[in-house]
Amino acid sequence: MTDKTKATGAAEQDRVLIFDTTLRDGEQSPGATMTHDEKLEIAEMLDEMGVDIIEAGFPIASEGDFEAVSDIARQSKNSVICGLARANFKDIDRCWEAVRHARRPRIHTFIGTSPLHRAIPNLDMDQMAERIHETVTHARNLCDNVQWSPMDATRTEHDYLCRVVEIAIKAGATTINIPDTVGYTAPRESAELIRMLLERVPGADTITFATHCHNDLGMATANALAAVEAGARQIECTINGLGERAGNTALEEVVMALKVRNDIMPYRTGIDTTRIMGISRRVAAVSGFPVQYNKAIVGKNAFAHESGIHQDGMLKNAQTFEIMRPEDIGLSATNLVMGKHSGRAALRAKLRDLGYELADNQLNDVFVRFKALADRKKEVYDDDLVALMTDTASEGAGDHMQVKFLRVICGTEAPQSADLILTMDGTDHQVTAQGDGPVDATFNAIKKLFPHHARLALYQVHAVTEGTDAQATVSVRLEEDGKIVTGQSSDTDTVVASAKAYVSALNNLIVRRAKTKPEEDVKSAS
Ligand SMILES: CC(=O)SCCNC(=O)CCNC(=O)[C@H](O)C(C)(C)COP(=O)(O)OP(=O)(O)OC[C@H]1O[C@@H](n2cnc3c(N)ncnc32)[C@H](O)[C@@H]1OP(=O)(O)O
Ligand SMILES: CC(C)C(=O)C(=O)O
Ligand SMILES: [Mg+2]
Repeated sequence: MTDKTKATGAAEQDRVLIFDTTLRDGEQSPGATMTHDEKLEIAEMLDEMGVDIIEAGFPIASEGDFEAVSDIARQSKNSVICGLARANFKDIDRCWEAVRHARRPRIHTFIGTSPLHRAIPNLDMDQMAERIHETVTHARNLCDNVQWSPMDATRTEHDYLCRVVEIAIKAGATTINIPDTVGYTAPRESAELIRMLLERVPGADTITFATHCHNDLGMATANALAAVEAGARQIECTINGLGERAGNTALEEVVMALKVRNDIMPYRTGIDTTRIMGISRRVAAVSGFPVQYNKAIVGKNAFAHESGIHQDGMLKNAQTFEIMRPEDIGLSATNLVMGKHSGRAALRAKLRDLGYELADNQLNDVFVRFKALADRKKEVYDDDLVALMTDTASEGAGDHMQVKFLRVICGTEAPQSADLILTMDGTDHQVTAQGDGPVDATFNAIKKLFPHHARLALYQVHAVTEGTDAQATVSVRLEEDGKIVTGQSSDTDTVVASAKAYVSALNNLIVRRAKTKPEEDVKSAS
């Protein structure tokens, strides 16, 4: 065993563990809050795609986070389920309470070790070392899988970093994560830091080193890969690079880099890369953070070729301008053009390519919606179908309200007005309302029929495809008593999509109220 490979403590020295923190660090992006059900759904997708460790949340942060981590732990099949905890017994106990339901639980505890971060809890070097010893020991007494992180490791004095890492290992940490908390390091330095720890810290060969990078200078992927080359065997990352400020290392980037350049980076992950596109789309939808067009691997343009020389090359040999196959990340392998003349067989094949496996009755339902959309649009693109599937998933059979009719008068003359019919528990209710713009008028109409105090925390529109007949996908997020619910809908009419998204969020709010106040009449609580 070489010095370089000692760090994994694993039987297979070329295996790199993928630790996904979309649900913890990713969710820390301002505005990226996900609902309980969305977190469970994303966790299931992560588990199924072969993520080794899922950081499901920060259990002490809120009741909602605690419940999400507990439920993800309960539903987990293969992945290790991890929760975050500060360096105190209360956080660690709460974390254990949540993760202990998992088949394979992990406690992740951390404290800032750089001079700037040591000043926050006002601990000197010795006091902090003692705190690390006590808290890691406590965590290890609860759980045999403990990860410890010296936050802001890349700005911590090397001698002190070696000292505290050694303490954490002696106290029983099984993974030592080296975070570049503020995205400050560069690839060579990232590698040297791991190499330095491997060489200097007694016991370093008995644990796994992890790398956790942020993208403030656009180097998160490069820094993570450099750390792996130096001996780290766990990469911490998020889907679409979601995360604090400029984000975290993107899972799809490191995984595909290791796959495509295995000749110079001979390391393996356990990820089924064909699931990348599906989860990328879903995380973008539930977080409300669309993926930029030119994003590596999962951007809309990542496999698009418009210029003549590129198109010519692609037609002669795709490898001229593509270093990976679209199918490898789960992009459509078939070239079926979908439109009003397409049938069920083509729709089923197309949806299968997009990651949706449908039973016959589901296919029939989606087919009706697809035809309705195709009547309004010349061509139905992959993204239109994904939007359609997202709509179908967000509409429940037991929904309290549905939009039946909407007509909006808008233009240069204010105020704008909306005529609306909502079907509420089977009965139609009609109302007219005015507002500052068509969407405001529509939302006011909905509010007249279903008065409530939930705060509109997010209203976001994006065009699914190009062209003036493009569908708009609208996301609405409502907040009531600290609980968050979302709604989403797509339509070629932006105002109709907005109305449906708002109503969908309200339907979810009613369900949420019923869960938290089972004894009350949830309608009169509005
Ligand atoms: C780099 C990272 O990603 S770290 C993770 C960051 N994520 C989050 O903060 C999201 C979740 N956080 C929260 O919900 C809240 O901050 C809570 C519930 C954890 C704490 O809330 P509050 O008790 O109100 O504390 P507040 O957020 O104002 O301040 C943080 C406190 O934690 C302390 N603290 C911060 N990190 C640590 C740590 N690793 N170990 C021990 N204490 C810590 C701070 O010193 C401060 O305590 P003080 O007020 O006694 O000085
Ligand atoms: C909690 C730690 C690992 C973190 O997210 C960071 O330092 O960026
Ligand atoms: Mg982080």
